[in-house]
Amino acid sequence: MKELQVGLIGCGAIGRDHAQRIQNKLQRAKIVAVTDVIKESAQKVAQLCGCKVAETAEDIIADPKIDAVVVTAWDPAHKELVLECIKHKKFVFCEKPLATEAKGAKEIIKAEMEGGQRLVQVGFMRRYDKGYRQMKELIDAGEIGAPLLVHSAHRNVASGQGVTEDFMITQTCIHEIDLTKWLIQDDYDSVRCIVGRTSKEAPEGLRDPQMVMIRTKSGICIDIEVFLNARFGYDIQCQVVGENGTVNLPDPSYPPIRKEAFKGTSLCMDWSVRFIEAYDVELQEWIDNTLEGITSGPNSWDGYIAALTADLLIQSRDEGGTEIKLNTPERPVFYA
Ligand SMILES: NC(=O)C1=CN([C@@H]2O[C@H](COP(=O)(O)OP(=O)(O)OC[C@H]3O[C@@H](n4cnc5c(N)ncnc54)[C@H](O)[C@@H]3O)[C@@H](O)[C@H]2O)C=CC1
Ligand SMILES: O=C1[C@H](O)[C@H](O)[C@@H](O)[C@H](O)[C@H]1O
Repeated sequence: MKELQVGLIGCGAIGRDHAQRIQNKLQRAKIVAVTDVIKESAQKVAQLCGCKVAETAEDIIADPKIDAVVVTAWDPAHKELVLECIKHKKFVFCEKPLATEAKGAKEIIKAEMEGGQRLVQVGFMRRYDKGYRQMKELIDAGEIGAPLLVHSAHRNVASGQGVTEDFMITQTCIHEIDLTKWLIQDDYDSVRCIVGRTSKEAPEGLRDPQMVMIRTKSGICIDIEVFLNARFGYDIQCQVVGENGTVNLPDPSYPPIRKEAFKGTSLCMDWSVRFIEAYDVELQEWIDNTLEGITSGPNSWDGYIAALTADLLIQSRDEGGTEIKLNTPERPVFYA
């Protein structure tokens, strides 16, 4: 059975996780080379995976012995790396976001369509999460009637230094921007982003939380709380309100404990734990499809629409929270 020879670019937090996941857990693929602009990071992951360190990303992408590429570099590097993969006709799994702005994603779409073959999968892994899939099944089956409202919260424990207000939308909220469209199967019509009182836990100069509101073409109203310094846990919430009822994203389950007059459960504190199965499912599907020479799952068009939505949310926030129409272009047949 052929084994997919994978090169990985970006050996930070998720690059290390994905490299080990592919090497030690998933089937029919192996990591043969890794690289990072910080050589020590690449060396650490190469040691963990028993593979070589490539000098540059180009060395990985141009290597004829490498079938496919995983991009886990930081957001601003995604566009150029994906374009290079398309130039070399290499299948590529690019962690979200596809690009930090819509114009970058459009360049990718242009290159992919000119090349005549879909090569890109975007790492919107919430679509592979069991809880979200259970929600979608119930909604699609009409269990709660027509969706009317969606309430979401994306809460991190701490943002760390260097995170910007734009990153809160393009890197963090981008999950809900992609996921919600997929969950309720409706396109976006207009967007708003407002900021109110900032938590004292936020770093100086970062207005946190931010509040996103999106109205869909059929009038469904979506609100998304993006709160990077929630402190109490890594807390992802989603509730869809329909005409006949509601459905919630199940919380991860931990055993309830009772001690010293206390009863309760612990909370998840980290994204890598909260969605560990979803990462496995999305990457195994990517491996299987790539071995067949096909792509499925979130593609460059999904990455573009998410980036376009994020651009307009940032514009709305910077204009004081105005409602901005999102004239979503028709999805090309190439990306059907
Ligand atoms: N799907 C998900 O739930 C998650 C996705 N991510 C995404 O994964 C990417 C990486 O995130 P983290 O691992 O948290 O960041 P990180 O900062 O820990 O790692 C990024 C690594 O990429 C390297 N790098 C940056 N530019 C590069 C280039 N041009 N060539 C080679 N290496 C380069 C950096 O030196 C760093 O080691 C981001 O795009 C982020 O949005 C991150 C966490 C979770
Ligand atoms: O993709 C991710 C993670 O899934 C976290 O939820 C976010 O908070 C983080 O910013 C982002 O990189």
